[in-house]
Amino acid sequence: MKLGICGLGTVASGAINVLKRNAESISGRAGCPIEVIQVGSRRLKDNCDLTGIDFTTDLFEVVSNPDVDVVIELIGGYELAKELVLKAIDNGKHVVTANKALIAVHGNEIFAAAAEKNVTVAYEAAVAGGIPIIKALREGMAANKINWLAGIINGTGNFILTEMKDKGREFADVLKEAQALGYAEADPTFDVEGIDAAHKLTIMASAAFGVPLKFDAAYTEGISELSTEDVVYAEELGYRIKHLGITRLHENGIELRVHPTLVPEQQLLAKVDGVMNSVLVDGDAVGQTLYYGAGAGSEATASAVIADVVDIARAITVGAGVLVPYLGFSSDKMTDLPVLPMDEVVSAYYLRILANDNPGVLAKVASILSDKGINIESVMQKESELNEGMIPMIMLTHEVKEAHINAAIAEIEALTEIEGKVVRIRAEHFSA
Ligand SMILES: NC(=O)c1ccc[n+]([C@@H]2O[C@H](COP(=O)([O-])OP(=O)(O)OC[C@H]3O[C@@H](n4cnc5c(N)ncnc54)[C@H](O)[C@@H]3O)[C@@H](O)[C@H]2O)c1
Ligand SMILES: N[C@@H](CCO)C(=O)O
Ligand code: NA
Repeated sequence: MKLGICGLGTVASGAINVLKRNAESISGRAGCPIEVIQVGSRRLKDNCDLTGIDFTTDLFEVVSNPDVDVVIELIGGYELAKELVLKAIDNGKHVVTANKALIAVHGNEIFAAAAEKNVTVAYEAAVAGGIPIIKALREGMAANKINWLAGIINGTGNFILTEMKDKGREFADVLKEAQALGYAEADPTFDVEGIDAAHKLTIMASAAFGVPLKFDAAYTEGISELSTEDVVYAEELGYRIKHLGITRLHENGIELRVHPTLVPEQQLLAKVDGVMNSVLVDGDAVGQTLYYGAGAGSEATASAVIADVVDIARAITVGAGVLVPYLGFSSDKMTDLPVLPMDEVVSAYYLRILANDNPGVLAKVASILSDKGINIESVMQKESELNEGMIPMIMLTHEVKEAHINAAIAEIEALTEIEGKVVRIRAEHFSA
C-alpha cells in the first residue's frame, strides 16, 4: 500500500520514522508492505530522512498522484486541508488525518463525500493523540449505551497547568516549552482557550452518541484566566483543577462543554499530569472505563496515524471496503439531538467571593444561595495580603442547575459588601 503525506512537521516526521523503524512488524500486521512514496510540504525536515521518497512543495500533486492509495493529511488548519482531503476522496483515495479542527468543523461534509466514493476517512490521531479512543468508542464500546464521557484532551494545556502547579512556572514560559516540544497547535490560543479540546470533544460526542458533529454549539472556557490562587484553594479543599471536556446524553439533547473543572484529588483523572491525556467513559453495560496516554508529541501521535493506515490496509486485504461507519453508527441510525444550553447543565460549583471584613456578609451570601435551593458543601475564609480589608470567601456547593447558580452569583455580586466578580469554577464528582 502506497502512502502520500501532506505536511512534513512534527507528526509526519514521527510517522515516517516509526514506519521505517517498525516496517517489518507493521507490514506483518497489515498483511501487505506499506511504503511512503511521496511527501508534500514547504520544506524538508532535519530529523527525517526521505531517501527513496519523492518530495514536492505542491500538496495537490500528492492528492492527485495516481500511485498513492492513501493520503495522510498532516498540515492542520481548516480550508486548505479540507480542499486537499475532498480532492483526495474525489480521486478515490483513502484519507488518514490527525486534524481535529477539520473533522469537528467539516466532518459531516467530508464523511458524506467519502461514503459516496466508498473510501475511508480515518482520524484516530485527531483525538487524544496516541490513545486509541476512537477505536474504543466506535468498536470496543459497541454494546453499550454510552451515558457520558469526560476527559483531559489537550496535552499542551495539561502540561501548562501541571508545570505551573508543581514548579510554580510562568504560563508564558511553559507554553513556549510546549511549542518547542511540538505539542502546541500552530495557533496556541486553540490549546489554551479550549478550542482544540472542543474540537476533540465534538468528535467523541458524535462517535459516542451517534449525533452529527456540532462544534459550533460547544461551550468553551479556557485556562488562560485561571489564577494560581484558585488552584491553591482548590487543593486545600481536596481537589485538583483540570481542563475537562464533558459530554453527556439526555433524552432531549446532549451536553457539550469544555471548561476548567475541580476534580476530587483521589480520582484518577486528577492524577493525569503533563502532556498526558485521559478519557473516562461511562457505558450502561461495562460501567466506567478509563483511557490514558500521551495526548500529543511526534511519535505518540504517529502511533495513531499508523494504526489507521493498518486498519485501511487490512480492510483492503480482506476486500471489506469500509469496515466501521465514520461515527460508529450507520448513517441512517444517527439521531439529530440538539446540544443543550449551559443553563440546563447540573454541576457542583467552587465560588471565590471577595467580601469586606464585616460580620454578617457570610450570612447574606448563604441566604441568597439557600433562597435558590443551593446547598453549601464547605466554606473557607482566608486571610489575604493581596486584598487589604477584604477577605476571600471560598465555597463549594452541592449540585445545582447552572441557571440557578448564575442567578445567585448575580445577586451576590450586587451586594455592597462584595467586590468585583465572583470566580466560579465547576466541580465534578466522578466515581472512578
Ligand atoms: N503535534 C502534535 O502533537 C499533534 C497531535 C495530534 C494531532 N495533531 C494534528 O496534526 C496536524 C499536524 O500537526 P503538526 O504538529 O505535525 O504540525 P506542524 O506545524 O509541525 O507540521 C505541519 C507541516 O505542514 C506544512 N504545511 C502547512 N501548510 C502548508 C502548505 N500550504 N504548503 C506546504 N506545506 C504546508 C508545514 O510547513 C509543516 O511542516 C495538525 O492538524 C495538528 O492539529 C498534532
Ligand atoms: N495541540 C494538541 C495536539 C494534540 O492534539 C494538544 O496539545 O493536545
Ligand atoms: Na487517538
